[in-house]
Amino acid sequence: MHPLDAELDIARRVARQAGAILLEVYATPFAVHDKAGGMGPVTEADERANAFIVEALRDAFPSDGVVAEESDNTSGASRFERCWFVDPMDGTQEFVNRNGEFAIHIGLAIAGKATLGVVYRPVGDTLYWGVVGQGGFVEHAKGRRALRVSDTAEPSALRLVVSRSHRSRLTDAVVRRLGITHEQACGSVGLKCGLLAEAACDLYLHVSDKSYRWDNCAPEAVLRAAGGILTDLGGTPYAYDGSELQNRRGLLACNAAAFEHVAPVVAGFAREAGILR
Ligand SMILES: Nc1ncnc2c1ncn2[C@@H]1O[C@H](COP(=O)(O)O)[C@@H](OP(=O)(O)O)[C@H]1O
Ligand SMILES: [Mg+2]
Repeated sequence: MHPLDAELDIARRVARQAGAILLEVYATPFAVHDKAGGMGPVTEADERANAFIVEALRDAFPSDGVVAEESDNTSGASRFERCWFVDPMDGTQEFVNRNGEFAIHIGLAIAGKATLGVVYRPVGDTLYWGVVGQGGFVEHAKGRRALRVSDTAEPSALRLVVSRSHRSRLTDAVVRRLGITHEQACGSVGLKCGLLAEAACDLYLHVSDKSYRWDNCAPEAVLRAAGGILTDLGGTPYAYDGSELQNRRGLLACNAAAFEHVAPVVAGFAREAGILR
């Protein structure tokens, strides 16, 4: 028994059940609405899965904080030693585009650090999970495999994964400077970090200031459990202590072997672009 086994079991079960809710809506001609403040699209699926996950976590862990994308998320995560960060559907644009690249994120931060993560892709039934310091797994219908990031250190050999729907010039500049030739697109922060955690890709950049801690808490825990690193574009880790929810300085996810070569290059371009001050 590990100390967080109960949390992991419940988070995995809840993620699968929420996945069934997303698929139920996916099979209908669902409506899409734009959220206020340029926060992107939302559907009935995001809202139903959000309500289900939040209620299940509150029932199971009444003394923990819960911050979720489609809830009132000004609710003061800073008051809790343990706080769950929930994205009921990461990659809503991909759900709308019907390409299957969306995921449920359930992350647990303890003392402000991403500690446990579950990322579930309902289409294809792929579940990533991990606890920092205890390792992680990816589970398909065919079985499960331990997660371990790649050990590629040579920058030009890195396989980059980027958003399918949001492109940036900073990414182009980094690709040119490092001499990267392999690039693929995928929806969802969690699925991109999953690809790194299973060594199918090595580097991920997210350049906007429009992601939030529910986008990266579970992905960061899965990636760190697999030996990888997730920081802002300046190479500094984000705190999940409720002091701030918006990821104003973008995201950099990388295997550990290349991080020291890549991080200064990314930080230099991010500084030039005014993303870091
Ligand atoms: N340029 C941008 N503008 C708005 N939202 C962005 C963005 N880049 C990324 N995001 C957010 O980051 C998440 C992952 O995006 P992507 O799949 O393109 O990598 C999405 O979360 P949600 O789908 O949960 O809203 C999306 O809202
Ligand atoms: Mg999201």
